[in-house]
Amino acid sequence: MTLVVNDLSAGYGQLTALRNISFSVEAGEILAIIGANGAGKSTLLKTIAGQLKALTGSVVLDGEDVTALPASARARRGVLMVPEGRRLFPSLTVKENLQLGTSTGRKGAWTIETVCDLFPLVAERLNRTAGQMSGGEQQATAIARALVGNPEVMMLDEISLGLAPAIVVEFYDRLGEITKRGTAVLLVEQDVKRALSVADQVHCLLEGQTSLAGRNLDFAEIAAAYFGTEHR
Ligand SMILES: Nc1ncnc2c1ncn2[C@@H]1O[C@H](COP(=O)(O)OP(=O)(O)OP(=O)(O)O)[C@@H](O)[C@H]1O
Repeated sequence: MTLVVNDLSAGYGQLTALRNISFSVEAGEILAIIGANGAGKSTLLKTIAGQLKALTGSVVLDGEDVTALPASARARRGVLMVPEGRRLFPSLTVKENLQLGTSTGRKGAWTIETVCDLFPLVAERLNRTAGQMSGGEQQATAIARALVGNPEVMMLDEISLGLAPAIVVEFYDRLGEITKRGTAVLLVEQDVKRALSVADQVHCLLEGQTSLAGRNLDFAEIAAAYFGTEHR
């Protein structure tokens, strides 16, 4: 599997929030997308997922140009997002939320049973109403809901936000289990050091544009790209 993003731009009304972004990711890789508030990270994920229309450029999955496809058709091809704020159905149980995740119709390693092995937090609460759970339990459920769709590309938008550090460490520990089955992960994370600890490649955004991208970058370089300052 290869995901190629080529010259992608997107925005909201008059505002172009993302300009001319290009990268490619292979199966099992983690790409960290880094940038300050408002840099365009969520906009990039939403455009890849098909929730926002591309103004220029393309999203190509395994040689197929999916740019014109709606989000539902991209999900059936394995492009799945864990959105910021989780967006679970609060009045449904955890199990019902997971069942909705299987609606991609994609078969693979991940089932309700295997995601429960990965996240004991979820396993113990299958019959709880999602809205009654803690932030960490909800986030685990949101990740599990994407996983049961057996993604080729899983996009995680700030999964650490507002969670206890111990829970965040647990999520990051699980990423290896996910990528080793071939899923590529696009990771938006405010904690740059944490993102770098797992990333194979990094893409820094500054005001909607690429300020730095590549592999094996050093932290000082990335910090400069993040803040838009000169790197010496
Ligand atoms: N629904 C929207 N309508 C109008 N403008 C929006 C909308 N969502 C985001 N924007 C604007 O687009 C730009 C990029 O926002 P985006 O949410 O992609 O940034 P981000 O890097 O994900 O930041 P954050 O860390 O704050 O989520 C910002 O200027 C933001 O104000």
